[in-house]
Amino acid sequence: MPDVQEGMWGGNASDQRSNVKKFLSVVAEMGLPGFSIKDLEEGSVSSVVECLLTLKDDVTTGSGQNISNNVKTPLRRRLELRESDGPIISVVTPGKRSPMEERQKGHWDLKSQQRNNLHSGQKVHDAFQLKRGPYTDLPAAKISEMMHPSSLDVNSLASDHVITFFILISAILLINITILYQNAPTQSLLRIVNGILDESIERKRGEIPHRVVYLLRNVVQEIEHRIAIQADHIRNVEKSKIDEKRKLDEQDMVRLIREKESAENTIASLQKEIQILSRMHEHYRERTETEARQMEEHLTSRIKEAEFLLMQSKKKAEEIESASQLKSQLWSRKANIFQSFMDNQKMSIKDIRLSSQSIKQEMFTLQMKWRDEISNIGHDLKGLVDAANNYHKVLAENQKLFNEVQELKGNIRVYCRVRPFLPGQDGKTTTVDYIGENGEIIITNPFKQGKDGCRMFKFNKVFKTHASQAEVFSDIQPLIRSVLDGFNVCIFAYGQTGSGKTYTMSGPGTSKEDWGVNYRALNDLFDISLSRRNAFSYEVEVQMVEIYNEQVRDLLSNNIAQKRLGIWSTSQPNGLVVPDASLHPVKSTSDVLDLMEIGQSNRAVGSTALNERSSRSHSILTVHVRGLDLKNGSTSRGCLHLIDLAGSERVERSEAIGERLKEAQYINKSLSALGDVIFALAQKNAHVPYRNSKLTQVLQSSLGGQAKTLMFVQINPDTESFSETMSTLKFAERVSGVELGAARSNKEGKDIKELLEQVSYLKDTISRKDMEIEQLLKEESKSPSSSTDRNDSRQQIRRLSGAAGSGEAECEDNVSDDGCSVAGTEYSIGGASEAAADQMQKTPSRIARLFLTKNGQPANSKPKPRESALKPPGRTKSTGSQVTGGVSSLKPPKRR
Ligand SMILES: Nc1ncnc2c1ncn2[C@@H]1O[C@H](COP(=O)(O)OP(=O)(O)OP(=O)(O)O)[C@@H](O)[C@H]1O
Repeated sequence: MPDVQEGMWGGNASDQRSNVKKFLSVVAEMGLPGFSIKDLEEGSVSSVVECLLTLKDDVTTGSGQNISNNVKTPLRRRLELRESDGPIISVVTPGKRSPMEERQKGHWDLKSQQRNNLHSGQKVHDAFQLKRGPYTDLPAAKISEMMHPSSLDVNSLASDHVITFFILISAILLINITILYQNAPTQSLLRIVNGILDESIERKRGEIPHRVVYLLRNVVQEIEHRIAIQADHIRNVEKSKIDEKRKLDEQDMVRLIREKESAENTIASLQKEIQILSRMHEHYRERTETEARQMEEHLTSRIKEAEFLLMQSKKKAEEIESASQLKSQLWSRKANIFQSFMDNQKMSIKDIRLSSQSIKQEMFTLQMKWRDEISNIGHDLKGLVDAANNYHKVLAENQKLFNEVQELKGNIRVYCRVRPFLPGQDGKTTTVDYIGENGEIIITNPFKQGKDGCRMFKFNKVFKTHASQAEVFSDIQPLIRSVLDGFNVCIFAYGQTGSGKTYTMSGPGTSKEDWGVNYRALNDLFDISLSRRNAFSYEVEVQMVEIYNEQVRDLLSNNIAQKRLGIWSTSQPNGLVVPDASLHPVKSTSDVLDLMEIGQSNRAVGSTALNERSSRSHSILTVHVRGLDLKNGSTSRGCLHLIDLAGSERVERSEAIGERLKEAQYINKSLSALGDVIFALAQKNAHVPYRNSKLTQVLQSSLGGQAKTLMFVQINPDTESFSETMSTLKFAERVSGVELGAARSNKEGKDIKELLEQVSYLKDTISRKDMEIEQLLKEESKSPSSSTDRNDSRQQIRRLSGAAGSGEAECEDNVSDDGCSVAGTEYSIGGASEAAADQMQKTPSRIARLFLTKNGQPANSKPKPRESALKPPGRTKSTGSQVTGGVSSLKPPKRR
């Protein structure tokens, strides 16, 4: 309580503290009981009061005034006590008494003389004597009563200083008491002090210096003032403490209520958990008991089983033991027999050794003979290889020349392309059994086993599934170029829905690798015209129409819905079959790309069960090229038709109904009209039914005229499409047999005679080359040979040359191991490479097996006469696929 102490000491606390210290030292010098400053600060007044009373007694007796001899001061009493305990002298030597003791002694002597004098102040003295004990326990009222001025004998006060001091000490004591008992009546206490002061002043009137009185009054006033402040302060502090305590109590109450609630909740949840846990425990216990019971039963049964097995195994062991004994007896018997057998064998081995020596001798002589023979065969083989090399060269040229002859004859070229399985169709089986290098393709019927299950077709070229767009185009590139030379060229794609017609003609995307025939052809036209710009000037114009439900529509017109276009039965002088269709001049490939994009977007498409985006119309892109020879001023006019036909599938397979059914019917009608036209052309009929459909009308100049025509026959390898594939290939086979007549260039000033001369020249060359091959074969047959291999090689060459020469090689019905046959089908392997022939020899594929008899010999080992090859190229009946074999000269003739 530093503030309380500050209040207690008031003013300059250190001065006051030093005064008290001085007082205490004086008291100590006087040999009186003192007190500590701490006692004052802590409010422990008992020691202070005792000190003061002792001092008062001492002073009173010392002054000798009105002191009764009977009154015993504490000092006196103490001395008396000492005396009663024994004479002081016995404790302290008389000569050696300290000044203090001397003084005390003097005091005691004096006191003893006055011992019996009674004084009026005895009352107060006794009162204090009685109450000297625990003052702290006294109530403030009692103290005040005791210290009332009426009950105090102020006459006994000896000196002014002592009185002053006593008053001061009393004041301090009172303050302390007041602080200690905060409810003490402060005013009455002060009145006590003031009373004491007044009385002292009255009695000592004129003796107490006025300034002391003044000082004392000030001190008392100051104390009064401070006590009042202190009391207020204490009251406030107490009040705030009480408020604070109340608040804290309230908070504690709220907190305790909350804690109680949460504890109750926790108890409730814990009770729930305990219930759940006890239920779980119960359940677990029950389950464990059941499991234990089951386990026990199981183990009991297993023990029984084990016991049973043990019994059985014991029995078996016994049986085995007896059996092994029997066997060992048997084995010992056998060992004896074997020993005798071994002896016999040794004897016979000796004989064999003798005979093997003689055989070795014979073998050696035979080996010598064979070595001679093999060296002879080597020589023969070398000759054969040379002959075969020459033969293949001749065959390649033969093929080339044959193509030229075909071109001159005007046969429609047929290229077959097999679509790969699309993503997600990996597990499907294919109908395509074999694709040859020279245009052969064998289709297997998935529903028929044996020889009737295979069918072979032969076209100008068959592209395998992985053939790229560029690869496909490279084969038709020369055809495109001839457009710039004034020829009419027609390329069309035929096949069932989803077989890849649009893929081949337009391509799957706009990137350069994806470009189909259309883009590549036009790109090529521009490239060539650019390279010829010094000699020729070309103008290229494009038309794009579609035939939808037997109506011709312009795909490049702004308003295709309204305009229905007519077809001119005979081509216009400018080569336009559909003159009303818009004609767009183009200068670069990008112009063409833009136009085609418009055309493709205008094309009628729909989804069928077979293709999500099926072309429901025939699209015809026509490129008109006009060339001007800058040297001689002659002009040429070429026309390129690029046709993407609509799908040729059966109506029921495409599950078409409503509008789709109508479209499919129109498509099928126009395609069958195309078939009729082709059939009539192949038969060289006088009447060709061009007018049966719009498609045939548009294609009239390309099919019947002197155009170069190429058909892409597209097939889907899926077994589900087998019947469509077969009908498509049969149609293509008929198309390949059609001769359109020699293509003619639309050039002014050129004579057909020149071309006919070329044909007769080529025929001569073919005859000459055939004779050369014949000669080679004769030479080869004369060469000596004894081994079977040589025979086989010769027969193979004969067979190859026979097939190539005759252009046909029939497969015997009963030849192949798996019964595969192409009965009634003519086919050719003309132009087969040496590698292919080797391959066929090593691992006979189905096509190779077609040429082998049952005993592995070639089916057609005898060379066929070459008449067919020497025959002037004429019409081939469409009883089978077109023969592409032929013999050519080593030096290809120039066409013009
Ligand atoms: N050679 C190929 N390589 C990869 N995918 C091909 C090939 N040919 C066709 N396809 C794919 O097969 C699907 C069908 O092809 P496309 O649309 O060209 O057939 P279509 O014969 O034009 O059909 P439609 O007659 O219905 O128009 C397409 O997804 C196409 O990308």
